[in-house]
Amino acid sequence: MTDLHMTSNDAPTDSHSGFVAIVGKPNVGKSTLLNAFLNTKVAPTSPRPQTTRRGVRGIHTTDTHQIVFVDTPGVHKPKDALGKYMNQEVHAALADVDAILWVVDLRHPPTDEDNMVAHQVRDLPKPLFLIGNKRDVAKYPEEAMKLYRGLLEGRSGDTTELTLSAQNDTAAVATLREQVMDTLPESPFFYPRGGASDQTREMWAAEIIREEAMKKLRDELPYAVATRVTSWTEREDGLQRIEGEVVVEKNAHKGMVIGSGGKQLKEIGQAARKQLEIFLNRKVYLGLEVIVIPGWREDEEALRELGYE
Ligand SMILES: Nc1nc2c(ncn2[C@@H]2O[C@H](COP(=O)(O)OP(=O)(O)OP(=O)(O)O)[C@@H](O)[C@H]2O)c(=O)[nH]1
Repeated sequence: MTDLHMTSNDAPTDSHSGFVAIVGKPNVGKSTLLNAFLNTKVAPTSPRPQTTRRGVRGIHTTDTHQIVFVDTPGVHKPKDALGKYMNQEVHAALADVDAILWVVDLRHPPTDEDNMVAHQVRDLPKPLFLIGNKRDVAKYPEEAMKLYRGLLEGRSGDTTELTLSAQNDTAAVATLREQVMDTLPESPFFYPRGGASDQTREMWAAEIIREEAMKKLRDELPYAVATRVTSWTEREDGLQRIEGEVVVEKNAHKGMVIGSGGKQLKEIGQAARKQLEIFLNRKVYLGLEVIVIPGWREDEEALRELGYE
């Protein structure tokens, strides 16, 4: 089933492609840097199945390279067992990317939170970029950088250092992006380039909703969920209104998808909406309903209706 919504891979044979995380404590300029990296609007085409591992925040594609910027949970000081668990999650997420960009604020010396991030990234054997941001307003950028560098002492992997202003320094951001691309492994693109796709936008959106549903329901209902988009309207104020259905096989499954008080369906909807907004580059309203089509997986007509031809 996962293959049904795959689009052809249109990357050149010698392409390089990979996942990159931007980490750092709050307010250092991670989002500003990400926005500065992304000069391309991503057309609504379907991701390849591998990309379900986590939220994609944006993609930069050239003729030969593709950087997929991904979300990682925030790093913070563990106050309790939950905090500790969250930091383990960060560690697992970072272990799964191809390169890490650690952003620090050059206006200030490192804090405990920076130390936490350093601790998370120091021993990972993958390309690391230490990015001193807000150089335009830093009084002692070199001194600050020295202190941040010190937090990585003893690291054995590749570290690239640079200082810049994510907000104003277009040339430095472009150079950094080139450097990041140079570290990516040889691999086909994870997302098709541009708009080349044989999918309709409804099929594409349905697949994103299905991926988010599968992530949330992984342990409960593997493979018994299909999705379809029933309405797609662009409002005059720019809002994209999408209505969709999550299809299950049995009445008993309906409640499992909806969750207590509708919580689970709401979470699926929110996660899918975020992805849709990134790709469509506009605000999205997503309405989801759960419906039952008994035994849809065995029913050819139902399969056709759900787009599995
Ligand atoms: N002067 C200056 N300000 C910057 C620069 N980069 C980011 N900022 C500002 O720093 C503030 C925080 O930037 P964000 O990009 O939201 O930081 P963030 O790390 O994504 O923050 P969280 O989402 O809280 O983790 C914003 O007010 C930005 O405008 C820079 O290069 N120079």
